[in-house]
Amino acid sequence: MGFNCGIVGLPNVGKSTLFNALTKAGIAAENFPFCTIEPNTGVVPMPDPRLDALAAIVKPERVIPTSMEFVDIAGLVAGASKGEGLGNQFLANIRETDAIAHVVRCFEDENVIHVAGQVSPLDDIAIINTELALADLDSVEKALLRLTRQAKGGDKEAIAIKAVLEKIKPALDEGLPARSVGLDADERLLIKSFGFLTLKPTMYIANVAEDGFDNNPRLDAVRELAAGEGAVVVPICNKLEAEIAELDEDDKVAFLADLGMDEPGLNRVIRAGYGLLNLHTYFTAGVKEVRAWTIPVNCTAPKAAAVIHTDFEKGFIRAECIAYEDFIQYKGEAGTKEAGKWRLEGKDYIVKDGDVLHFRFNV
Ligand SMILES: Nc1ncnc2c1ncn2[C@@H]1O[C@H](COP(=O)(O)OP(=O)(O)OP(=O)(O)O)[C@@H](O)[C@H]1O
Ligand SMILES: [Mg+2]
Repeated sequence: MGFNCGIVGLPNVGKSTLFNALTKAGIAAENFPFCTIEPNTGVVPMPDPRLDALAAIVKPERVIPTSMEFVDIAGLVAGASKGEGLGNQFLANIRETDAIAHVVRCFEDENVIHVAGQVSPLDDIAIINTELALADLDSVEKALLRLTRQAKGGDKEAIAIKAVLEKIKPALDEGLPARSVGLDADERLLIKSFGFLTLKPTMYIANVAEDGFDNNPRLDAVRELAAGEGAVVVPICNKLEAEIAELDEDDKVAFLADLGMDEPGLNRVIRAGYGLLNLHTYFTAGVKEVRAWTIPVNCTAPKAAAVIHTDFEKGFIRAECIAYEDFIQYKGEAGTKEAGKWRLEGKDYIVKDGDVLHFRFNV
């Protein structure tokens, strides 16, 4: 299903360190601005303890998690929208992502160069948001020239699109994201093909020092700004996460326990990315495999089936459905049936997070 989340931010704030930890890909993360040139894409498994609980009951041959893609993008500098730094290339890379994880440096370390010479999260965020807004403004202005002509000729669609662009333009003019305008679903659909950067769902990753989770005014500042935008903040120490990711499983458990953590902080990043995209999970649980599948929230059973195979959607008859909690409580399908918790659902059924499904279909 390829949903992806682009990792964006100023140079040298810890984007590749986060990406490496996420993918353990071991690509270059050095104390050197512009270390990343080509975007790197990594498929990251979704941590979901429910899979293990299902597997403990079903005892399948294999267990397959669902995944999300993260893209490590080169650092952005002021002026990128005018071609500074790796400007245009960088912006094109972001345009291709579904959501943005904006990494903000909230750690002090004189050995790590900051492009502006000092660590100031709000200034950093403003630089990035301004560049993204300017890039969108550029697209809006170009499109408006064309649409104005077409609108004069009475083209209904052009008139409708033009109206939406004119609605977001004043915000962009002020360096504010288009998502601050509050477009409705129809308006968003009309301008979807532009791939506006500042319409993408965005979260802030506050990259803190190991001891920077509490009493950190920089983190507080990011939280306050994000609250105003209705955006999620994930505080994390990317450097520590990269170290944790290098450990083998046994050492990892011990090391996390030492730190008083029950899972890597990365899991919060992955889950937040998933949430940002409005995705959730259903399961299939057979003796061959127990598997998690990603679907958009509010997805019907046939659409959910299509994620496995388009034939499942085309030939959809019914979905056999067990809620996750019931599956666990009654220890599998047989127990659930006895308890009267096993259901048959039709084509209008909206699949819920955690549903254990088996599709009946014919082709
Ligand atoms: N939480 C942290 N505390 C201390 N140092 C960190 C932290 N996170 C990252 N670093 C260090 O910051 C430096 C830059 O990290 P990284 O290469 O990940 O940045 P980047 O954002 O990918 O830069 P570029 O835009 O140049 O690709 C590295 O030396 C890394 O170890
Ligand atoms: Mg990098």
